[in-house]
Amino acid sequence: MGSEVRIRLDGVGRRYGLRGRWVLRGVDLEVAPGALIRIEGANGTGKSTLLRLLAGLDAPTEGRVAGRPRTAFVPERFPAALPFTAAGYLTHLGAVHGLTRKAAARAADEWLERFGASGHARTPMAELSKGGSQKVAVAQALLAAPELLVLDEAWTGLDAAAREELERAVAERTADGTAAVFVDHDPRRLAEVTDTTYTVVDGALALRAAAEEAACPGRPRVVVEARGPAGAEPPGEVVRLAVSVAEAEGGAYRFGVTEPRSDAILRALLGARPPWHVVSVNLYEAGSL
Ligand SMILES: Nc1ncnc2c1ncn2[C@@H]1O[C@H](COP(=O)(O)OP(=O)(O)OP(=O)(O)O)[C@@H](O)[C@H]1O
Repeated sequence: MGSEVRIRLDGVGRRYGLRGRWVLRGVDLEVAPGALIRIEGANGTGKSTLLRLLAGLDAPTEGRVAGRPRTAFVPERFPAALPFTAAGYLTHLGAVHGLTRKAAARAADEWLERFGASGHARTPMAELSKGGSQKVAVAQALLAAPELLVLDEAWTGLDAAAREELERAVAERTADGTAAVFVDHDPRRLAEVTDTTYTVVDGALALRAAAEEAACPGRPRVVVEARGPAGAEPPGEVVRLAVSVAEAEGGAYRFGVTEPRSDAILRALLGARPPWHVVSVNLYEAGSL
């Protein structure tokens, strides 16, 4: 099922408007067949921008995108106001992807059933709930049997069963050679099967090594909650040391870090200019995060 077509970003930069700030700059990234890549970063750092470039829905301002595997994309917000029923839309797309109408209709039913949405098959897209239309968004991407799957917060709005099903489907596909790149606010999402995590920081991608990632679930984790000056993004050094970065209430951030690095992350927070205020430091046992 997998292909050898791999996508590569070479020195990619993107800014919006002639004098806009660079959202991304000098990004190099290669996505191999079967790779499962997580992209994380604080709000507004450019995660969706990067995913749209990977999906081919946007073009870089500078640099280039080489290779174009057959790509499917689940956007953060799916345009639900389409003149189709859920099953009609999926059947139509299946046909666009080269299936016969009969095979497309069968695939549409199968995916709707897998996501617990059979009851919505005849519902016009415009009348679907947020969760219902998200299920169709996910089904349309999987039905396309893509070589590259790009998922931007695809789990948001799905019920627990559908969230699990989507994790299963992505893990199955990547085991089968499909590459997948995803953004999700839940640090546990696909944590056990993710090959590489990149954090978008200052417009660039900071790599978190797979070995370190794999070593983390079995180890105690220190979670540092800290607050910076209003609107400030976490210092780059802190993001590089952290295993997970999540926004907390009131503009604070929660940084997960392996125990041996906890002193270094505190030093980086307190030594930032201007310094960050450390709200709390807690030790969690493996699996409790
Ligand atoms: N079409 C656009 N026109 C102008 N500015 C844009 C556009 N799309 C994104 N931006 C800006 O680019 C920056 C990065 O946005 P992007 O949506 O890629 O970030 P993100 O990391 O996905 O954010 P979030 O976590 O909030 O979804 C933001 O400052 C945003 O305002």
